[in-house]
Amino acid sequence: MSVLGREEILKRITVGEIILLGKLIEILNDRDTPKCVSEIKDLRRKYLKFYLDFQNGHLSTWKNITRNFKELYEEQKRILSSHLLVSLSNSSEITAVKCLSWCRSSSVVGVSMIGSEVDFEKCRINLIRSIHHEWKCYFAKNEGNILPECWDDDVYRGVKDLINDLVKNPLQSEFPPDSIPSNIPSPIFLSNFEVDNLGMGNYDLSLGPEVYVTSMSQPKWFSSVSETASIPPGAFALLLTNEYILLPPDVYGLISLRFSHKVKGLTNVSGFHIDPGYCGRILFGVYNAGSGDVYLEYRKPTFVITFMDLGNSTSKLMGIYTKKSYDYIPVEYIEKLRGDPVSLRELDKRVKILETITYVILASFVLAVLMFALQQWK
Ligand SMILES: Nc1ccn([C@H]2C[C@H](O)[C@@H](COP(=O)(O)OP(=O)(O)OP(=O)(O)O)O2)c(=O)n1
Repeated sequence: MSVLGREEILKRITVGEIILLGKLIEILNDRDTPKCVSEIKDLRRKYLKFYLDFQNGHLSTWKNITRNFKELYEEQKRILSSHLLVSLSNSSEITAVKCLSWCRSSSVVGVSMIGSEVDFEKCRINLIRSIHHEWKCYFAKNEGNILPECWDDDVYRGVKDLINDLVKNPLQSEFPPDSIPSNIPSPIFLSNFEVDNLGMGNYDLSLGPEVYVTSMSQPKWFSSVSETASIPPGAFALLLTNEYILLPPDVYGLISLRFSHKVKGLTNVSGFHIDPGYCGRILFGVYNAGSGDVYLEYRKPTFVITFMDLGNSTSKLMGIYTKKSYDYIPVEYIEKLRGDPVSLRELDKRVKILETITYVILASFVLAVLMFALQQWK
């Protein structure tokens, strides 16, 4: 098991983006939408070229790599958003209308963004979910009847097929065979990806659209980027990531809070790992053990994830996680947690008040006894 470095993470994210574009092309082709498809195919070709250059070491510096990736990602945003937005103003543009209605048909909850960004990220989340759905069906179908010697072929076929169909085949049809790497890593899917949030061996995840602090009666939904939520001392809070994540079977995630929040007294009490195959937002339970309010800002890097490459064959026995995942904060968690904060500081204050009351009563009692004794003596 080894930690994925930033280059390896970005390569896997790139493979993920290529797969997402391939899926979109498949869906739009089904719907007979050639104009939209030709632009997206063109973009995919640029992503494939970027992947080859990156993998073959032709992009010399990290700055160069990230600049190239950012340009592609921005272009992707622009192309998809413009197709989606055109449909709003031009109803005769059947391509965009279909594209938009498909993207909007989802039940993605908790996306609190504006205009084109909503459609762009919704579209990506939908695609990520459809891939996850395929994997789940694949693994469910194969569960229980896989021979140990077939792990590699069977358990991984769902992912391998995806890589072969949507990455290797387009690479082979567009680029010289000797430039194509023999081993393409499995993809990491992340919505709202920001290349600047990549660390040397981790990725900073941002605060999502919904926050629940135990002192509140209802969860808070952010509506604009600069909004904050405060967690008072002694309060417990549930926080969601802005990113929607899907991990492949050979990648395991370790999650934590960023040090800049920990140092204020915020502690992560909700568990520390993301299973291969997990698909959703990540839900954090945190406790403010510090002495002051901790402020968290919507869509600002708040958490951190480290990706572990499971790599070897024994780890492949793990399969993928197929149980619950989070789109929003579950109501039952809110009901269980609601209540007043109990902080050490608050308790200290209350003990001090009790001490003062006790001293006053004691002093009054001693004074009364003294006065009584004085009267008797007279
Ligand atoms: N802070 C966390 C910890 C975990 N998870 C997600 C990712 C994990 O892959 C999944 C399951 O984690 P656990 O196995 O620790 O959780 P449970 O044991 O409660 O769930 P299950 O019974 O589904 O395994 O939940 C999350 O969103 N936020």
